[in-house]
Amino acid sequence: MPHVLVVNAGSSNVKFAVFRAGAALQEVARGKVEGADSAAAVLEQLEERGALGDLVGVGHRLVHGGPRHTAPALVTPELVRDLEELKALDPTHLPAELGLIDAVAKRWPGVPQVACFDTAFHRDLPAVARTLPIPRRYLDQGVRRYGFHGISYEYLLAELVRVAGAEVAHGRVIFAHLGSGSSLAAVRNGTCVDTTMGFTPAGGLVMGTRTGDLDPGVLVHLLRSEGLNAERLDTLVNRESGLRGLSGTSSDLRELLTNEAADPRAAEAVAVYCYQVRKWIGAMAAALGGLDTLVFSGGIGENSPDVRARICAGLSFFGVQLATEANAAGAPIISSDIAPVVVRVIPTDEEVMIARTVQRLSNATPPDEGTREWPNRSRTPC
Ligand SMILES: Nc1ncnc2c1ncn2[C@@H]1O[C@H](COP(=O)(O)OP(=O)(O)O)[C@@H](O)[C@H]1O
Ligand SMILES: CC(=O)OP(=O)(O)O
Ligand SMILES: [Mg+2]
Repeated sequence: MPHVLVVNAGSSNVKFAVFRAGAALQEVARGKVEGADSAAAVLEQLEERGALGDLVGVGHRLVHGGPRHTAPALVTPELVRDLEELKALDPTHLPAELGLIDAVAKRWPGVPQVACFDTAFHRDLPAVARTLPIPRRYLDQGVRRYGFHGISYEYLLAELVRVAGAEVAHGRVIFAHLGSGSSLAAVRNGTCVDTTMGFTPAGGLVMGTRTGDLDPGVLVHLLRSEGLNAERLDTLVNRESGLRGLSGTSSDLRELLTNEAADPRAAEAVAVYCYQVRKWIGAMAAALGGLDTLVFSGGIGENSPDVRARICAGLSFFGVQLATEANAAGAPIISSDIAPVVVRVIPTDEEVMIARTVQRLSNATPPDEGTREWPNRSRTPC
């Protein structure tokens, strides 16, 4: 049976999933491991157990596509070379993701791999949202807002169409992907008009270990006062800050919620997180000229009624009013019946979105049952 494997290397773990290819993708296996090396080992185990069936395609999440890669693409040696050059833009994700592409190419040579870019969803950001106010020569070099979590947003938009209809999905929508990395996307007529992350996934909201937006003067101050080099600064803003830096104990929001009664620093970290999400929802609503639908997703957005309530608490002035019981139950709609803004919880699924893309790009449903050959094999797979 033809199967598609999906590998999603995030900042805090690697998720993988196996689907039986076909008109309706059927999930066969799914899991999560810490680190890219463990992921390679798990994939081998899956094959040994026969769980990969006849592997006809592998899809990868690539967080950054840079200025040139604005649509999913078959992985070729040229693409890999290009992405190698982008590594410095996202040291938190890209090196591990490219390592996994290489591991798959070595383990299953000839099986096509597809790269799906988080940045692609944001490719049509208006110039005012995309442009960073630095000298023009840097804009020409591709220094701009890219935006991330796009695979998740694409899935959520498709889900919103499915559960609420195209009219709702094409209204003024804010998607809140709140996980280890957190961001918001402001979407109107199915197109992203602004998003909180910027040139790299370190921007925007405060996150598990990342600062989010920070006065650039802070970085200048640290460079001067502590003589930090680029490597050290990168570790500081990407791995030691955010909830971890504020609490001094953990980047895991659930753990901080458990500890907040006893630990004022944990309480402050949670308060800063909720405040920032609320503040940025206001900014995204302004970018949209109002708000019809707010969608919570990601590990935090899907699972924490408490955090959703704290975020929404200050937003009644523009029509966000939660229904306490529906929110506590994590119902699909958690807003009150009379509130102008409909607030929803939609579980995201980056893996299924990637598998769909693999099928679409490669017609992974083989024309003849039993053949591994795909129709569009003219380009050399990696
Ligand atoms: N029940 C919960 N309550 C609060 N936070 C939760 C809950 N479940 C998961 N989380 C938080 O979700 C975050 C991880 O989100 P997730 O989307 O799985 O991350 P990743 O970006 O690694 O995919 C962690 O901060 C975790 O504590
Ligand atoms: C883009 C990003 O931050 O991804 P993750 O949340 O998986 O770390
Ligand atoms: Mg994630």
